[in-house]
Amino acid sequence: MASISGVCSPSSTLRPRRSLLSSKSLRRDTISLPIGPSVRLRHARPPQSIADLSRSTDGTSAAEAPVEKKVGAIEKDPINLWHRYVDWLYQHKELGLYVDVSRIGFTDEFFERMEPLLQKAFRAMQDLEKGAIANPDEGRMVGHYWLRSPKLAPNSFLRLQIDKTLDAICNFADEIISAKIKPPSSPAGRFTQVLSVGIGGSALGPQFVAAALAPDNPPLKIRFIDNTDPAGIDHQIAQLGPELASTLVIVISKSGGTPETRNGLLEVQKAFREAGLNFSKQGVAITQENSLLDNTARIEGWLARFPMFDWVGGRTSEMSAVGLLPAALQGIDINEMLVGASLMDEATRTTVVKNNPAALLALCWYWASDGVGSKDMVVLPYKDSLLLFSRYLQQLVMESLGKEFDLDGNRVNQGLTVYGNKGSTDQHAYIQQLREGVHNFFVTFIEVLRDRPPGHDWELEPGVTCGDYLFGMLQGTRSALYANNRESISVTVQEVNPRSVGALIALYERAVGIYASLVNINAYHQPGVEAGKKAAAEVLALQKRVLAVLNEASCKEPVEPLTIDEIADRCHEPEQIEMIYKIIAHMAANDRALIAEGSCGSPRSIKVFLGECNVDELYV
Ligand SMILES: O=P(O)(O)OC[C@H]1O[C@H](O)[C@H](O)[C@@H](O)[C@@H]1O
Repeated sequence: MASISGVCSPSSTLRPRRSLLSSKSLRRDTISLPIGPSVRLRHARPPQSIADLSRSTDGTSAAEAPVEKKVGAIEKDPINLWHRYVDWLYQHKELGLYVDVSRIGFTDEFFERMEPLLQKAFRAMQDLEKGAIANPDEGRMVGHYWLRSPKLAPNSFLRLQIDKTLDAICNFADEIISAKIKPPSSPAGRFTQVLSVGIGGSALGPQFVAAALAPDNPPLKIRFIDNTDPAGIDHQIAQLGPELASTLVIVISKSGGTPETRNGLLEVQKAFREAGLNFSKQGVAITQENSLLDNTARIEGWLARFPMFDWVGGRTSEMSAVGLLPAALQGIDINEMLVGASLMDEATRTTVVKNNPAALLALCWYWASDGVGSKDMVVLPYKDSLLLFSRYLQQLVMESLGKEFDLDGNRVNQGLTVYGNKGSTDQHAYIQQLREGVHNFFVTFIEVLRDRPPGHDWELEPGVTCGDYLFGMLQGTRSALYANNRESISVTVQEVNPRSVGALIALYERAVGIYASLVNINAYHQPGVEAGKKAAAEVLALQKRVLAVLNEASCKEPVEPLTIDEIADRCHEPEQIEMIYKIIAHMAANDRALIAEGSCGSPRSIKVFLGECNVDELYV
């Protein structure tokens, strides 16, 4: 039986070694770069209006300005570029992590102009880390940085909560892996699978980390239900087959009331009942204390419950129980993930912009997207195991930055679009457009220096390995894009391991926080998501009314088939007629005892009644 030692050690050992490199020695000599005279200064604040956007800083309007404003900023001389590369290269020696911003064409003037805004962002970040209400709309502290440095938590109660939870995660994972805790009726005599049920921030981190770090033969294999798609859920359960008996089901929801997650849980519980298994002996909840999920788990006597803290947002929860428990169960060294994140946190606290990799990223995002998200960020990891990084970043960046209003209540419609899969695979898909097509993006390359574990490499042609090809493809794409004025950032790590993954997560969490300050928005709420949820609930409420109306008409003697107009009328929802048609079409496609006569192609011709009426049925 695999032991957990080395995977997860007690929280008291979570003390990252001090960087060998002091912040002073991280400082590089400055080589000033010759930048073309035609360079224009960028806005040092996000433009508030289209008029503002269309005016360049020298007072000329967009119509007078050159269409391709950046051409002047793109340095093409190879020796100057090399100087720029050396001058701006950020290196974290202990983490073996580099950030290269040389292929983003920001100017010295822009840098100087951003400096005060960045200093303001650093101060905001310091306040946040000290426990300020950094999420004013929700009146919440923002404490994900404390998870990897509990000593920084603003009070001893929070510190204790973090330490206690980490210890509990380690002990539980240890007992599951070592089969001290067994499933009640599995021939395997131990848990072999994890089924994680959760969505958004309660899924994306664990999915990314599993893909990046799970060993080939983990102590427990993981699979995910992250949607309310019945076919997707059936597929996951079918894939488990008889192993359902040895599956640990972890239900993750900060709020404990997310409908998709609740549905996933109900579907899994049904599968357990049908297999004659006792769900409560195999169920684990990760949620806020006293949430609906927490109460359900407590009342039903589930195997274990772990807390989600009010001051940790879903999209920054990877280093909480949300990410750490699934990781530990797969034999991933969660202590190393925390150390990597903590080291990166330390590095990104410096107020020297050039030495702060998160500030450099935020600066580049601002430059490349004009501080208004005018260009998309394409994230291209050249490593299969990092495939899900862009999907993870999509939520972290877009849910944090995509906001209608700034902190002063001005309508700004901010954001930064993120997409990407992996290189070199994408080279055979959409890189064509990046190189030559619409110029609406900048790229972030994620480079991993170590191709494969030592001792496994071989030359598939004289002097060249398979990994050399991957390297060549990355460098070639970077050069080819740059030659066509397409800007890029490169983030390099030595290898994909728990420490570097922890560091990457921390790097982007901080970059998002800093960028949010630069553009003056609240990065820690998501008011827009509520609108979709509310509308979805209204659709389901309308469906119940439609059913009630149909039931009444179908109970008549003779049955009274109704047109869509009549149903809308009787629901007192004439304006919802299109939605009512969609509800009918969806139910008809799913054998819901509903008979629709007429042609689906001409909605007005349809007449609907229920195959069975139920005089006692209450749909509303
Ligand atoms: O963890 P939960 O409360 O179930 O929330 C899951 C997700 O739901 C929402 O839609 C939020 O926008 C996300 O930020 C969150 O991660």
